[in-house]
Parts: sequence; structure tokens; C-alpha cells
Amino acid sequence: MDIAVPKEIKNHEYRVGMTPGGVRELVRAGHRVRVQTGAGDGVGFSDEQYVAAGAGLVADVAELFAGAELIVKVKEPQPEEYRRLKPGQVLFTYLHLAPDEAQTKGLLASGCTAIAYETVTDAQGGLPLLAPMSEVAGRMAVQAGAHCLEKAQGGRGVLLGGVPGVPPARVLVLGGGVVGINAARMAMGLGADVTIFDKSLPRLTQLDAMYGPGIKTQYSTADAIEAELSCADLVIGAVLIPGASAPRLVTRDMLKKLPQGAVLVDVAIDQGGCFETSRPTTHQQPTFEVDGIVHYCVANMPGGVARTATLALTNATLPFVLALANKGWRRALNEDAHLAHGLNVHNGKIMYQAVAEAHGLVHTPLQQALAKP
Ligand SMILES: NC(=O)C1=CN([C@@H]2O[C@H](COP(=O)(O)OP(=O)(O)OC[C@H]3O[C@@H](n4cnc5c(N)ncnc54)[C@H](O)[C@@H]3O)[C@@H](O)[C@H]2O)C=CC1
Ligand SMILES: CC(=O)C(=O)O
Ligand SMILES: [Mg+2]
Repeated sequence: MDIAVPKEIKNHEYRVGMTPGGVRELVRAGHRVRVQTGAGDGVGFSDEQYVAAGAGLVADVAELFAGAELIVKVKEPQPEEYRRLKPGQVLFTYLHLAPDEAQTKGLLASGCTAIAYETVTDAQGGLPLLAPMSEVAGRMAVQAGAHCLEKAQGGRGVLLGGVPGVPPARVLVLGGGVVGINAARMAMGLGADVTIFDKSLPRLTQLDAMYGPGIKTQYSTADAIEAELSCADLVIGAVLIPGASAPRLVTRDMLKKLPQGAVLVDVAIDQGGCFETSRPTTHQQPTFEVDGIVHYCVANMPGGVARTATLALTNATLPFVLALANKGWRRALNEDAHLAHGLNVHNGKIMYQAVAEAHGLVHTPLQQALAKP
């Protein structure tokens, strides 16, 4: 199969969809891999390393896309990328379609087959291709939050761990999944006072068993969240309903409860965000202020630690890329129901229910795409 790895073009996005090590595995399996010149520059993978692994280099992105059967990326395609896609091509990357009407329409119009990393599932009920980036973003959320709490960043001038004689910061983590656990671990490690909210009682029980009295758990309701806001320094948004728009847990009105200079880090921004006042930001300009509250809403947080993130992501994606390349997308999805959950768009149709619901569009059952044409 002809596989293409473009250079990412989103703002300050340096990750790359495949490492030279991954290229070598695919070439050994008999595939042709073409990598855009300079694609790995930002994470320390040179063109020479890709060539040594067996890749061809292509400088012209139009040529790269035109000849590809499978395109492996990191971030959702930007307008100039989805305009290049065509029927018969498979795109394998993060998509986050629920809050992104323009991209959804662009992918539908292209006629391509788009498989989203973030909705591929595993036998344990997890999201194995979202998890590595959620680990990264959860850990970064505390670093970012600690920085934003500094006075010069607009924060209230609070040190997460406090010092002897001065209590630590209060950190609320909304959502106790992969982002939430990693954020909580980092915040606890720095000595903060951490409360984690979730709607899932089994999840809260698990967190309680894992961390004991070092962490407080709360069942997530509007009342419970509102009650905690008045003494919160940092609130991390980490909820997810797979494929769907994030539930809005903190309204603009609720911001009044927070102390001035408190910080909201909305990791869930890529699914639309869980604070009413959130809007996506970039690494270049990561924060803005609403009613005296600092908002950090970077939609590609792991891009900031692109080398760690590329290695973590490609460890998880490589087996699926190999399956798609070796078997072709239809057989690979037919033989792996978890990979099949990644199918979001095929041949001008939405194949993922939560995405169709988010846009008020028709949902086409997966089986229709998986049946032989
Ligand atoms: N901004 C960025 O760069 C990145 C964003 N993300 C995003 O972070 C979000 C969280 O991802 P994961 O932790 O991997 O998901 P996850 O599925 O592991 O965890 C989500 C948790 O939210 C809980 N939840 C759902 N509704 C809730 C509610 N109303 N109140 C409290 N908890 C609720 C679920 O029970 C679950 O435990 C996703 O939107 C993901 O796309 C992930 C990586 C990078
Ligand atoms: C998950 C995601 O959106 C990211 O890693 O950028
Ligand atoms: Mg994102």
C-alpha cells in the first residue's frame, strides 16, 4: 500500500504521524512509505533517518496527497488538507468532529474514508489511541495551570504546593478518566489539595482505592461543582463522552463564584470544552481572561512536548497502521470491532452516531460501510 506522512501544519504543531522506526516496520511488510520533507524536523527525526528507514521523501504536499492510499497524520486536517482528500483514500488521525462543522463538511465532501484515533476502543472500555495524548495533556494541564496562576500571567499569585505555614492551592479536576488521573497525580505530587469529580461511581471508587486519603472524590453534579468553586485556585476540565460535544459543567454565571485570578484549564476543548466561556486557543496565545478568570484552552496541548508526545502516540498507533496497510481498511475493520469504532466518515456519510447527532445529520450504520461494495 502507498502510505503518506505529511508535515503537520496546525499552529505550533511539531508532532509527526510516524517515526523512522514505524516506517521501517511498514517497509519491511512490503509497503511504500512517502514522508513529506522536514516532517520530523521539530521532534529530532531527520529526513536522512526516514530515508535510512526506507521512506521516500516528497517536498510537494500536493504530490504527496495525490499518490496516497493511506494518509497517517496527528491533528485533524486543516482546510487546505481536507480539500486535497478524495474518494478511495483513507485518513487516519485525530478528527474531533463533534465541535467542528467546517471539517465535518469538508470530509463529507471529499468522499474519503476517515478513521479517528479518538474513537477507536479497546476490550477494557478504554480509548487506546486517545489515552497516550490524554496522559500527556493531563500532566501538562498542571504545569500550564501552575504557570497561569503566577501574577504576571494574570493569575492570583498562588503556589500549588504552598509552603510551611501557608496552605496549598485547591485544585478541582472535572472528569476522572485518563486526563483527570494524570492531572490529579501531578497536582498531588506538587502538594496541592485535589478534588476529582466524575459521574461514574465505579471510577470514583477506583480513584479512592488508588490514592486513599491523598485525594477527595465527589460525584459530579452542578450543585457539587458550584459548591467547590468559591475556594478553587485551579479547575481542570477533563470530561469526555466519546465522540460527542463535551458537557458544559461551568456556566458563565458560575464564574462569579471563583476567586479573581483563578485559572481554568479546559483540556476537553477539543470536544468543544466543558466551560461555557471556553474557546480554542493556540500555543502561541494560550490564554484569555473572562470576568477576571484566566482560561487556558489549547486544543493540541501535546504538541507543546512534541517529542515525548510523538513517541507515545506512534507506539499506540503503529499496530493499527500496520493492520490497515496489510489488510486494507475494510478487512481490518471487519476483523477488529474496536478499530471499526474509529470510522467517522465514509464516502460522504457520517458513520459515528455522536458526530451525526452533534451536527443534526443522518447517521449511517457502520455495517453499511463494512459490507463488501
Ligand atoms: N486539549 C488537548 O490537547 C487534549 C485534549 N484531550 C481531551 O481530554 C478529554 C478527556 O479525555 P480522557 O481523559 O482521555 O477521557 P476518558 O474517557 O478517559 O475520561 C473522561 C471521564 O469524564 C467522565 N465524565 C463524563 N461526563 C462527566 C460529567 N458530566 N462530570 C464529570 N465527569 C464526567 C467520564 O466518566 C470519564 O471518567 C477529551 O475531550 C480528550 O479529547 C486529550 C488529549 C489532548
Ligand atoms: C488528542 C488531541 O487532540 C491531541 O493530542 O492534540
Ligand atoms: Mg486536541
